[in-house]
Order: sequence, then structure tokens, then C-alpha cells
Amino acid sequence: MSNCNSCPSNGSCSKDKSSCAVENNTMNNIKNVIGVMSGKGGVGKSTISALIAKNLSKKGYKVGVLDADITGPSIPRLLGIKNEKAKTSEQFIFPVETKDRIKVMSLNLLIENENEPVIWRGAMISNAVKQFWTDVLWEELDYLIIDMPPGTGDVPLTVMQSIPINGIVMISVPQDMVSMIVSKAVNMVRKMDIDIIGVVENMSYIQCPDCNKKIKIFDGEKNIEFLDKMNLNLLGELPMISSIGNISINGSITDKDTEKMFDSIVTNMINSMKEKESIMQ
Ligand SMILES: Nc1ncnc2c1ncn2[C@@H]1O[C@H](COP(=O)(O)OP(=O)(O)OP(=O)(O)O)[C@@H](O)[C@H]1O
Repeated sequence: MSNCNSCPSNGSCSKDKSSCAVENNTMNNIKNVIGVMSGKGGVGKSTISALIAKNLSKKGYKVGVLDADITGPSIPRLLGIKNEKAKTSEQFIFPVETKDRIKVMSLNLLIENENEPVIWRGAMISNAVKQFWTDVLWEELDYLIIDMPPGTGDVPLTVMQSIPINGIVMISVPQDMVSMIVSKAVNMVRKMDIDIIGVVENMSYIQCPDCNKKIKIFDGEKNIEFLDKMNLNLLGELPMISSIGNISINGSITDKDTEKMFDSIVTNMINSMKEKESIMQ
């Protein structure tokens, strides 16, 4: 199945073919693969992966989400899939499609009871992620969003080695931004020769519901210095707000201001990818 012609990185890849560990499924034609990553857990990586997919789909793109967070799979719930299960044949695994036509693959769509924990060793988890790339029939997609496992361990490494990721969106919270945790994740991605599209600063501030004053809980200035030093592009900031925290219940961001902010983050992401693509050509 290994085939450079069907690889989303074809044309922008500097790897020697013999050292490439990526197996592509020739039945799929995926134009862009975006990994959503964070240095540590709980910062909003899955929530933002789901929201990026929804926004891209609303913009008219064909979108898929691969939930590579095998031991903490929250993508189906965030995208409103409650009871559906993925079907399989001898050759393929078929993704479940949401109401807004987003194709989704997650371990929770393959197991009987979503409350059962996945008590697997690292190698099994890595194999499941690889299969989500090689065996799932994604067909034609403009964007495949990968909700990466948190941190810089074995599974994120396997994802980066076995899936041709075009770029990473790094999620951080302001307190973390200046810490070595984000630096570690950024350096790992760069060592793997993968582009960092930019950073989304989540839970950046809260807003007073009465006077609309923005309240920054953490000191933000050092974050700008940090981004500069690391040569990172800030795609945007998001408040800590119930309309983001409740998307699995409401199905989408319910207030216009936050929706606008999110829309501009996704537009920045698309433009940044296009810019880098045109530089490489
Ligand atoms: N901007 C936000 N405002 C309010 N709540 C948020 C926001 N972003 C994320 N949350 C909430 O924070 C919690 C953690 O989010 P999420 O599960 O997306 O993080 P994660 O980084 O993917 O975690 P994990 O490492 O467990 O996969 C969730 O309860 C989510 O609803």
C-alpha cells in the first residue's frame, strides 16, 4: 500500500523513500493532514480538534477526524456521535459520518461499551493509530484533523512517523506557554521535520458577563516573548467560556463573538498552510 503518489506530503517531503515508514491507502485521497497537539493533557486539544473540523466543514471543505487519543477518546461525543458504531469489512474500516458530514474514526466507535477502559500496552495503541490511517476508508478529504495523544511519548512519536502530517496546531494555556513543556513538544515536532502551523492559546482569559471586561488570569506578556523566541505563529486566543466547554451538549459554539474568534483562527490556519505551500513550490 506504500505509495508516494497517494501521500498528502507528496511534493513537500524531503524524506528518503527507503527510510519512510508511512503506508498509504491508495483508495484514499487526502489533501491536508493536520495534527492537533499539546505538551500536556487537559488544555483543550480534543475540543479544539472538533471545533476546527466543524468550522472547516461549515466553510465547505470535506473533513475527517482521526481520534489518535486512543486511551482518552472524546472526539465522538464532542462531534455529537452517541450511539453509532463503525462498520468493518475484511479490507476496510468505515468511518462514522456526523450530521454535518464529518467522517470520524475513534476507538470508541469500535468497542461495544464506551465506558470500558482501554488497558493496552504502547505497541497495541500505536498499531491502532496506524490502522486508522491505513485501513480506514476516508476516500476524498480536503482536511484530516488528527487529535493527537497528549505529551511527547511513544504514541505521538508513532503518529508522526506513520502518518504524513503536513502541519501541527499546538494548543497551550497561557500558564504553560512559557514552560519547558511546550518547548519540548515544539522541539519534538521540529526534530521530526514537521511544520508547526501555529499556536492556539486556549483559556486565555475569562470575560465578565456583566461588564464584558476581559480578565487575564495569567501574565500574558511573557507569552509573546516566548512565541518570538521559538519562532512560532499565534493563530489566536480563546477565552475560557461555557459555549466552548459545552459543545458536546450544544453541538456548536453558541455565542457570536467566540464563533467569530474561532472562525478567524481557522482562516489563519488555512492561510498559513497555503503560504508555506507556495514557498515550497
Ligand atoms: N475554551 C474553553 N472554555 C471552557 N472550557 C473548555 C475550553 N477548552 C476546553 N474546555 C474544557 O476543558 C476540558 C478539557 O478539554 P479537552 O478534553 O478538549 O482537553 P484535552 O487537551 O484534549 O485533554 P486530554 O489530554 O484528556 O485529551 C473539557 O472539559 C473541555 O470542555
